[in-house]
Amino acid sequence: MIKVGVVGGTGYTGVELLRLLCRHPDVDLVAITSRGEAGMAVSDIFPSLRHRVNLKFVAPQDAELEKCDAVFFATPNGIAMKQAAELVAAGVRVIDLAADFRIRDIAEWEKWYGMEHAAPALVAEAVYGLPELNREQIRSARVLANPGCYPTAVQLGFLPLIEAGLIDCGHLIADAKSGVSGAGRKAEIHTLLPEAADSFKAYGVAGHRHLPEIRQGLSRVAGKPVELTFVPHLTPLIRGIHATLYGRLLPGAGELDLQALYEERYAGEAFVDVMPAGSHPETRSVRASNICRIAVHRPQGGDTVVVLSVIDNLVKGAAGQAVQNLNIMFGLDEEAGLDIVPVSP
Ligand SMILES: NC(=O)C1=CN([C@@H]2O[C@H](COP(=O)(O)OP(=O)(O)OC[C@H]3O[C@@H](n4cnc5c(N)ncnc54)[C@H](OP(=O)(O)O)[C@@H]3O)[C@@H](O)[C@H]2O)C=CC1
Ligand SMILES: CC(=O)N[C@@H](CCC(=O)OP(=O)(O)O)C(=O)O
Repeated sequence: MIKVGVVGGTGYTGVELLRLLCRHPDVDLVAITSRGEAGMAVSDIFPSLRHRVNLKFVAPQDAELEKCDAVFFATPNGIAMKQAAELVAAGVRVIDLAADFRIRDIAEWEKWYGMEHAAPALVAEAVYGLPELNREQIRSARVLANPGCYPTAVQLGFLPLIEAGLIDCGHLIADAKSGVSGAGRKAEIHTLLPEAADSFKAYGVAGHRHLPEIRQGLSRVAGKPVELTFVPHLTPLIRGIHATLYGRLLPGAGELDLQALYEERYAGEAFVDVMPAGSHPETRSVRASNICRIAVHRPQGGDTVVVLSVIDNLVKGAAGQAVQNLNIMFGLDEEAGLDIVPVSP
């Protein structure tokens, strides 16, 4: 059994990790941290985990994380980077759900995240954990940068077109909507029910911190800098991301069968479902599951391609993808603990 610790077990992605890991056949949960709830039984705070997780929260400094085989950080940005080096030196493999190890250019990271990076050397060796792109490197990762939620939906949607060199990489557009759980469990005015319900708004149009992450990933695939307009929106959903992606086909590319391109690219991928031609995937169809559902369209047969990509931000956009990465890192069945039928309605 793989001994696993979770730092930040009271947050939305943390409790989602607990939901997935408590029924994982190869995982033994040994430490779950909280600063505020230390000493409390996990199932007293989260009755959904009664008879599944029989641990108490411990304070991060008392968690003996160095005794784990793997530690997930489900913490705000800037926490894992301070503790990862010590854990790695003790032979622990670190999976960070935050953004500390996602951006290779340290100056760029510091600009977007507004703090000094504490572990640049680990950024250089960290592996970006998008399995459908980086599976081989993930296997041996000591530090795993779990992708952001929007970047997962956007990159999976654009990948086949960019890998095949079919679209103009100078003018990509990602129009993405997220449920409110994307903002985390901490108290903030804009996530209060009366503020977020029955309303809909864009934010971060001038620049969102997921922009450099998406640009970095897609540029690597394209082999040249990619220009992207990324506009996130807050929707009155609890879970879910719906990304509508636009690209202009290059001359001659219109002859190709884009549906076949997508189906072939993701054939054999357990967690990417290319829907039948003409589909409109809905966030509900992936709720609580690790699946990304994608549909590719060419409206009126023109040269604009529209890709629809939906995920659950807390699962394929965070905790589920992190468990998928754990499975790959430890040579387990990639689907272990992740065989979940989406909840509907
Ligand atoms: N929500 C989402 O959809 C997604 C989130 N992410 C990323 O995952 C990370 C966690 O997000 P989310 O679960 O939403 O956040 P939450 O705000 O819901 O939870 C944060 C957790 O971190 C703990 N924590 C806060 N500060 C510290 C600290 N200094 N030391 C140790 N633990 C700390 C908190 O617990 P306590 O205060 O009890 O110690 C809490 O359990 C973030 O980096 C986020 O950006 C990534 C993809 C999607
Ligand atoms: C709705 C909402 O607020 N979403 C968050 C993004 C989700 C997130 O937690 O960001 P990471 O994936 O980088 O960790 C935001 O826009 O800041």
